Amino acid sequence: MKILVDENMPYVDELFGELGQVVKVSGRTLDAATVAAADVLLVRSVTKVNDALLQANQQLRFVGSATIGMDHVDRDYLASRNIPFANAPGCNAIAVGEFAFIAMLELAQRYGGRLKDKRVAIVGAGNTGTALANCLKAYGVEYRLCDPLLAQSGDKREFYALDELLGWADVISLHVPLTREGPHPTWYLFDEQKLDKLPQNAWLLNCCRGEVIDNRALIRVKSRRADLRLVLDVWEGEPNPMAELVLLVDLATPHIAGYSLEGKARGTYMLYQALCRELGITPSADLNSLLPPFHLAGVTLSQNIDERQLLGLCRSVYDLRDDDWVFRREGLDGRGFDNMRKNHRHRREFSALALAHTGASEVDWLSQLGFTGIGS
Ligand SMILES: NC(=O)C1=CN([C@@H]2O[C@H](COP(=O)(O)OP(=O)(O)OC[C@H]3O[C@@H](n4cnc5c(N)ncnc54)[C@H](O)[C@@H]3O)[C@@H](O)[C@H]2O)C=CC1
Ligand SMILES: O=C(O)C(=O)[C@H](O)COP(=O)(O)O
Repeated sequence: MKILVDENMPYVDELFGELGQVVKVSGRTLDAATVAAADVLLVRSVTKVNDALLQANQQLRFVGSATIGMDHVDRDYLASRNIPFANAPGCNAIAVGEFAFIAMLELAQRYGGRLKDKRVAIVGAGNTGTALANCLKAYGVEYRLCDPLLAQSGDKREFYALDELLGWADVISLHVPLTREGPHPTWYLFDEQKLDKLPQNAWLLNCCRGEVIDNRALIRVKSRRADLRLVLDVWEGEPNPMAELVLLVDLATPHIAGYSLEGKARGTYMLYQALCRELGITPSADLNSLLPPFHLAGVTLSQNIDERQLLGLCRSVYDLRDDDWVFRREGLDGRGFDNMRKNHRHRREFSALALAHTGASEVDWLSQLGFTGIGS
């Protein structure tokens, strides 16, 4: 069985090697000729899976995307061909939540004040939005959720309308899928009119899809609103972000908010489980055995920590500033953007760092934030 796999997926040999011949390909340049003889196709977000890509293949048994987002997959077409499909819902949600949380701590450090004193609006309360909410709740930051679909679906959490939150929040973090249809489409959800409603000194973070914000409108609004602070991990026109916008952004990264080693490994593993189900095989590989030990054996806290010290602890797991620095110098063209993503030194999640405490008493919140060892 020929299994075609995006070269940016970790652990594919360990997980799929026993199921068939694993062939690694560039996801961004994958074409119909290359796919023609595949029995299984495993992609990431940079591959458009549609009729043009698959028309020459008549034996495809399974398509998987090791991502949460599915806007790059024509699922109606796959259904019309009776080709089973699986994505990896929630695989890198914790990574995205921690990325947004760290970015907020960085902005607070950079501009004074404390994240703890901010009011955060989370737009999209699914896996990634909830992961951020969990971080904010652990640290005691006030937040409110906007998710009209969940609000209508019987989710018992409290939800607010977006316009209401734009009059309440200091920070707005976007965690929605990119949709163009349905009752609440998210394509250009933040157009110029919405951007103009952002409160004074607001922080706007986008870790979901670039087109949820009209990037040209954002350039215009930011150019007249120096008070706004921006964190963008996703961009219109990827892998070619608007260089003019990057210059206006406080923290800029090349679509790597979900790039924890745990998150990418979970994505591959979830497709392995889905393919095993499709083939009627019992999965034999174990995900945790694939992950290497964290480079830090552990950290001992001798006293309770303040926000500056919390940021230092988070930076020991992932220093977002590194990716921002490299991105501004190497990531602004298509090749640089993709190279940064392909060669990204996988960061870990908070759970990789074990904390011990001697003098610290208020430590449970660090455990709730995701660090291990403390109080657990
Ligand atoms: N930057 C990165 O590396 C990553 C980006 N993503 C992106 O983030 C998106 C969200 O991921 P998850 O939270 O895991 O998806 P999810 O499907 O678990 O949650 C998305 C939530 O957005 C809500 N929603 C949809 N339209 C909305 C609207 N107009 N207003 C408010 N809420 C709305 C849905 O009801 C749902 O609860 C993904 O679809 C993907 O595009 C996901 C992982 C990594
Ligand atoms: O899971 C998603 O959705 C994402 O946005 C991933 O972070 C995309 O990563 P790649 O598939 O582009 O490597």
